[in-house]
Amino acid sequence: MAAPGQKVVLITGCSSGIGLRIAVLLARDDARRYHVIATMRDLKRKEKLVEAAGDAYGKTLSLLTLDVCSDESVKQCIDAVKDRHIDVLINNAGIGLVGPVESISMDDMKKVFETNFFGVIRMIKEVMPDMKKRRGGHIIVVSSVMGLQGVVFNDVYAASKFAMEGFCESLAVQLLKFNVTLSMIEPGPVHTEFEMKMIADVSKKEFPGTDPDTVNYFKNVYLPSSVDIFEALGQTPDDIAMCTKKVIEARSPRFRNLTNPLYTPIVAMKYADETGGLSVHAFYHMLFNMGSIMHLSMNLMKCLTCGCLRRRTISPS
Ligand SMILES: NC(=O)C1=CN([C@@H]2O[C@H](COP(=O)(O)OP(=O)(O)OC[C@H]3O[C@@H](n4cnc5c(N)ncnc54)[C@H](OP(=O)(O)O)[C@@H]3O)[C@@H](O)[C@H]2O)C=CC1
Ligand SMILES: CC1=C(/C=C/C(C)=C/C=C/C(C)=C/C=O)C(C)(C)CCC1
Repeated sequence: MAAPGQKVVLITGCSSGIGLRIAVLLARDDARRYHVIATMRDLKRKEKLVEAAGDAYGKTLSLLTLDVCSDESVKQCIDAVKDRHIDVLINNAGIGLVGPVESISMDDMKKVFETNFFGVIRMIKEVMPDMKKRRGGHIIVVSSVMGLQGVVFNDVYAASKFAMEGFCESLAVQLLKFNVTLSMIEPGPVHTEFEMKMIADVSKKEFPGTDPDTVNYFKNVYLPSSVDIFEALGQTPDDIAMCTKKVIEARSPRFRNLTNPLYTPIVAMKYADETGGLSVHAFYHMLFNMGSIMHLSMNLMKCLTCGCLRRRTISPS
């Protein structure tokens, strides 16, 4: 149970990745300012979190079951919180989906929206009325840079995050009247199970109903570039947890929070040209004309930072 003066923070999707690291960072706060309720849909997956939380587990960290896709599970979970009092709700649970649209079943697409979009709305509907009544609270949504800028072959995932951005942009205005804050966290690529799940999922697929050219662009052009982008721009889940903690602790939290400054120019391009042509053509060029150059230059950058090239070119043989 939360001690007097502690903020109650409820987080979804804490079995791995970003949710797990946010839960641990807040529960291990030196000043013990938070009581974290870390939730996951299957408590059998709690071990990694419990181990990382160390002695905070059972003190500033407690666990509850929660599946964001189930009305019943969401209600049961929030009812189990003392007085249903949540100061900070962190909507983190989410799933990815990549591949040619033709090859993806409607059911798989709906699952992405059910989790990433309706899952967040289900949580907000359950928690927001109490926050409005209390005239206080902070709702955080882990969105994505793909909520602001689409990425080729991520059509449905990007759409689910765009939908969330539109929903939250609209809701934030009303909530301000009730002293409830809404903030978006917008990471670029982050090294978590998300990336592994995507690679594992793609390697099993046959791409039914997709023409050979598209399969070739996806497998041999997009996927290698995507791996490069993860390697070059990828952040750790701890980076995102620290950014989220700063947003919670800010006196006047920002609505949008891009976590990766390397991604800022990509998003800025969209606002620089209202016709949208600049982004579409720049992405086309980056992917189809510069893919191999990007691959080479990223490897060159890696070699320069690891020092092997410098040693080979500078040291006398
Ligand atoms: N990794 C990345 O590159 C980026 C990720 N994001 C976003 O960050 C968030 C966290 O992802 P990340 O940590 O990377 O990925 P992970 O796959 O490591 O974590 C996702 C978490 O969501 C949980 N989850 C999935 N479905 C449900 C559900 N129905 N109910 C409750 N929990 C569920 C998973 O639980 P389970 O173990 O049960 O599957 C898991 O704990 C997502 O919203 C994602 O879209 C944003 C930008 C980049
Ligand atoms: C391939 C490719 C790109 C890939 C970007 C990727 C792969 C971003 C991944 C973001 C993630 C995983 C967000 C999660 O929410 C760019 C940079 C658009 C430039 C054009 C070529």
